[in-house]
Amino acid sequence: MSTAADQAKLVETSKRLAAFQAVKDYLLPEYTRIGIGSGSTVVYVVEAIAALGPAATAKMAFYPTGSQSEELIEAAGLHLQYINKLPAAQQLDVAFDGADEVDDDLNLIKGGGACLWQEKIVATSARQFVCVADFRKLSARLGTSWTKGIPIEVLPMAAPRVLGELERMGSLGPRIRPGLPGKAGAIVTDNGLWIIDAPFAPLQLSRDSASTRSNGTWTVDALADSLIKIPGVAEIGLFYGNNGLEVASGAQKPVAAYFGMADGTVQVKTPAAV
Ligand SMILES: O=C(CO)[C@H](O)[C@H](O)COP(=O)(O)O
Repeated sequence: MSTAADQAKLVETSKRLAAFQAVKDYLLPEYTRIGIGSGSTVVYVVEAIAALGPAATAKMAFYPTGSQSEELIEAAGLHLQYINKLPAAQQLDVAFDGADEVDDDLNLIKGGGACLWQEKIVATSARQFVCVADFRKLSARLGTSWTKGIPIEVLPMAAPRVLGELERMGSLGPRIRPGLPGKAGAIVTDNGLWIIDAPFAPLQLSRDSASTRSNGTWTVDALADSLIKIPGVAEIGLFYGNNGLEVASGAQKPVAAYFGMADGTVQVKTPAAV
């Protein structure tokens, strides 16, 4: 009989498998600039990189997406650098990050850890953005298994008006994310902003429908394009692509998504294969 502890162990093993495989496939020895995302799966990405040893990583600089990954990089003895020091003409060679849900077209929900704005900047600063996750994150359509809502980073003074607009758009009970247990008030991001979690009915892929919204159901692209235009919204936790950059450098969508599976294998999804 499988206990909750067994399940938790399986999830951790799956995350680790995905992370080690992604690093093996995408961290080439000649790379010098690497983005490191946030969350519990990325911990294993850093473990895999550190396991390569100082000789392999000596010339590499690591760019975090927030305070958590900054600490991870430093604790692993890797060279920390900041994205605001990256000249506009340069790109990261690769960036690794987790996701809360991944759909059939490699659109992502991110921001479960409240780092989505910096995560999007780092991912789109990379020639190759690689997603690492466990089997629970694999979904045909966003909003199927991750039902807490799409994380949206907002200016605190605009939060009530953003909530109203989200309801008008059909969000089912959007709410301001509370702080950690024992802490009163809203969670505050690394940018001093708040997060609203906005649940929507599972989102269609653009190829599902000619219409951007039918029967109250949005396509990922149409919803994302509308959310980002709400005054007071700083950034949204949909990583998507409708701009022709889906598989190119600077895209929000990953070039590959690695999933550690419950059977001990790693499933790799790439744009060509979806
Ligand atoms: O977007 C994120 C943080 O803002 C994380 O990448 C996402 O929440 C996945 O986290 P985990 O690897 O812990 O499941």
